[in-house]
Amino acid sequence: MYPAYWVAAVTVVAATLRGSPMGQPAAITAATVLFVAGGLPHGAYDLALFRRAIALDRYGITLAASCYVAVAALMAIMWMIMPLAALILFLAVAAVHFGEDWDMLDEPLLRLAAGLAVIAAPAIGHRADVSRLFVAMSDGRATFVAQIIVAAAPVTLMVTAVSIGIAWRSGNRQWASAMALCLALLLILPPVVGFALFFVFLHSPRHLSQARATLGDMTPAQWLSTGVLLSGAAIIGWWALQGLSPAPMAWNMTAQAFQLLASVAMPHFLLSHWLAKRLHQ
Ligand SMILES: CC1=C(/C=C/C(C)=C/C=C/C(C)=C/C=O)C(C)(C)CCC1
Ligand SMILES: [Fe+2]
Repeated sequence: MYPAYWVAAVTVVAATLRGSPMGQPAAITAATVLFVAGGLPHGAYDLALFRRAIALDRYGITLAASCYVAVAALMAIMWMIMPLAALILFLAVAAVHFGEDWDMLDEPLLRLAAGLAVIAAPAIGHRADVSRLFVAMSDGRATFVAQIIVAAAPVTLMVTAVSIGIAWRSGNRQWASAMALCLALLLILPPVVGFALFFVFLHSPRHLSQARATLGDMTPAQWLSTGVLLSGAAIIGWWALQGLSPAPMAWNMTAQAFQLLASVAMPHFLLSHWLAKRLHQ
């Protein structure tokens, strides 16, 4: 499992040891492009999965797709008119959603801590960078959000160390060791690089392999075009909404990429949460 993750992790560790400037703008831009191109498509199959879960007619699927787009658009508008609330909502949803990767943990609080650890590790390892990104996505009050996460980080990470032990002993050794290394790298590497590694090589592949298994009757061409077209539509939709905004945001590519991700993450979270619950019934 996760062979690409190990290759990617070894590559960034080797690059760091060789003294490659991973915190430079070029590396951050590359990591941003990577997490958008490699991470965004994992939500592209949500509606196809939904259609599979409850047999929908044409009308039903149009309605579901409209709701999906509406929730994402509401979140995008929220970034424009109440960015602090949007940031807090985004981080809370992300912690729950990343916690769902830990399905071997029975205790919801342990899953939540493990999801939060992905945010807490870069926040405590690179306080200034994370704070600056939060402010770029929101406003000056976001430094306070970063401070709260830093304060919660030690407990979050210690609890997650215990969860890694539980995962290991329950036979999920690949996941336990992959996450142990990933959290260490999230602490050490520049935040966007560490996040890209987690998001593209650990979180997304879990969704993608589950989706591929469920949607086995899609041809490779259908599968690829769904991923490319819907991800592209999300990026274009984001740009279009930006253009309509009365007060356009300052241009910070990484901050905008996270805001786009957050916008599509809302319906993605609601749908995948619902699907996972249905599956475990
Ligand atoms: C903004 C930001 C961070 C948080 C990113 C999050 C929370 C992403 C969530 C994505 C989701 C929920 C995708 C769904 O599939 C980090 C990593 C602390 C690094 C600094 C900047
Ligand atoms: Fe996801």
